[in-house]
Amino acid sequence: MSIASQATDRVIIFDTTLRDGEQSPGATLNAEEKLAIAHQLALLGVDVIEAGFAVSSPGDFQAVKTIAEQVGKADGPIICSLARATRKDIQAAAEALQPAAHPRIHTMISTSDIHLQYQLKKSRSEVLAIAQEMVAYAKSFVDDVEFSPMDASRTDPEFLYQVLETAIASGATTINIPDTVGYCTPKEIGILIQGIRENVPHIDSVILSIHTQNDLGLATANALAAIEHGVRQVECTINGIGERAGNAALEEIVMALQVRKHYFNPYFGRSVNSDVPLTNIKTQEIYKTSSLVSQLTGMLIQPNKAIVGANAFAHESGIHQDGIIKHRQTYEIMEAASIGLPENRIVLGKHSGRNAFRTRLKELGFELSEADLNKAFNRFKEVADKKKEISDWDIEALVRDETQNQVESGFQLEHVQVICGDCTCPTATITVVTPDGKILTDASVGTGPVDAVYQAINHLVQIPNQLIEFSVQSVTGGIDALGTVTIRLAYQDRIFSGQASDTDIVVAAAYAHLNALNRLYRYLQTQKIPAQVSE
Ligand SMILES: CC(=O)SCCNC(=O)CCNC(=O)[C@H](O)C(C)(C)COP(=O)(O)OP(=O)(O)OC[C@H]1O[C@@H](n2cnc3c(N)ncnc32)[C@H](O)[C@@H]1OP(=O)(O)O
Ligand SMILES: CC(C)C(=O)C(=O)O
Ligand SMILES: [Mg+2]
Repeated sequence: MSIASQATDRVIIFDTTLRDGEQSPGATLNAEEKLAIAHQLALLGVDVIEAGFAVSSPGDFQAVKTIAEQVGKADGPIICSLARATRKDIQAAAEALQPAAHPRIHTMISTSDIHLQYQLKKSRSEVLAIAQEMVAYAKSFVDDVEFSPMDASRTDPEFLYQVLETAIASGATTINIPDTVGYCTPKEIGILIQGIRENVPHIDSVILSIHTQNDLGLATANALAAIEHGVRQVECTINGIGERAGNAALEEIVMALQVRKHYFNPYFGRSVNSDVPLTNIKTQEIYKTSSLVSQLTGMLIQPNKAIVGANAFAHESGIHQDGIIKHRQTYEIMEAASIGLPENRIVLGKHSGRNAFRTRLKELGFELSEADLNKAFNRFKEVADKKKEISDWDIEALVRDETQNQVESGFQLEHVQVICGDCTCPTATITVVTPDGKILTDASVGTGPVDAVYQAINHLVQIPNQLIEFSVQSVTGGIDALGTVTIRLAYQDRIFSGQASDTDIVVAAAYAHLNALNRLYRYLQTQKIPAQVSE
């Protein structure tokens, strides 16, 4: 059964974290990281995973193929690849998607005059012919074909209707309307969708989809407005990452549909009070997915980010706290538990044992192997010696450090020591173990302690790189808080990120730098470029 005939009584969640999300400057993911995110997206319950743009690089082709093989099972989500409206792109998408039980080719071509004139240098009639031919070509490989008229919101409506009619006649099963440059307001999106529904023959035989960008901060509002006007698929990303200012955030769309279901129900022909969810998303997996994506892309989440920001469920002011204590709903429209953040029932500290630690991890959604659990527990005890109370945020940072942040092969940090002060030249002494087991030590001076650490590690590891971003985020409040350091390094035209947490931010910086360098080291290995190690 095609998806068009399945699901118009709910919203199909099309996740494009691994395609548009990965277009966020600096958020490049390798195939292994993409696979880890795809597995988590499947657990989250997304209907479609846009796994990449197969033709764009051999690495992305492989990532789409591996996700198709390992996540695109019969009972799993649809796996999709983007393709320009060219034979080469469509062939690459079809080949990479071959192992998927439910493959989808998403082909697109610009339709606005500004894109036609300056980018494609083609006439309207040429674009119309290309759309017709390429949708039919995609259809020769798979049943499920999505078509996007790029820059739809700035396209002459009459021409847009014509292109969409042609795409449907050629076999498209989903028609996606992109507000490519994030230009529309919610009211305009409503008018655009209504116009399409009223003027495109057979539009009701396909799934109508919306793709919003966040240039004016309106991506979520625009997507919700489109839903009110009959759209039944939303394209979105975890944490709203994506090209420029990003895309509509999955967690915002899903929680808006969940928390305000009584408002949205009538748009789905349901009775106002129906409690049947409007998406298939397991909302309790949202927080974990958000953390994983932030971790692997190196894109930090702003504390006041809706749904998943550190402050989203925090109450600071007395009047609010008083209200919450008396009756939670005075200042909360949803519970932290609904996105997978449990209430803090057991206080963990230096006297806690493995059982309490394991139980808390389970509640936070982490299932660790015995070996990973032991590593994380040892780190927990070290931190508990320095910090009075360990919060869920601390535990999560530690576990991510011990499991997701560690790049298996590469250099290991053995020792870091820093001397600094107002009358001293900041000096770092670093010891690392090389991939082939040599123990190397070096000392360097820098403009500050972090710079000294950076110089000393670079001197030992000898991999050319440029530090383009260094940021520190406090995991919780207080003087004894864990700090998470994010580092981004550039090597030629590629960017590699690393993250680490510690109560000492200089130590966290050393680990984060080495984690980023290890990603770069592995990349050099795949390119067969030798890394020189100082003797
Ligand atoms: C709105 C969006 O998010 S669209 C998706 C954007 N994502 C990306 O671009 C990421 C991946 N992209 C890439 O890796 C590369 O751009 C590639 C592999 C796709 C193409 O690389 P190149 O062949 O070197 O082309 P380049 O990127 O310089 O220019 C794009 C070309 O595609 C053409 N093009 C753009 N969109 C389309 C389309 N939908 N259908 C057909 N051709 C298109 C452009 O006109 C240009 O052609 P030209 O070189 O004849 O002028
Ligand atoms: C490829 C399309 C859907 C896109 O990302 C956009 O137009 O923003
Ligand atoms: Mg986009």
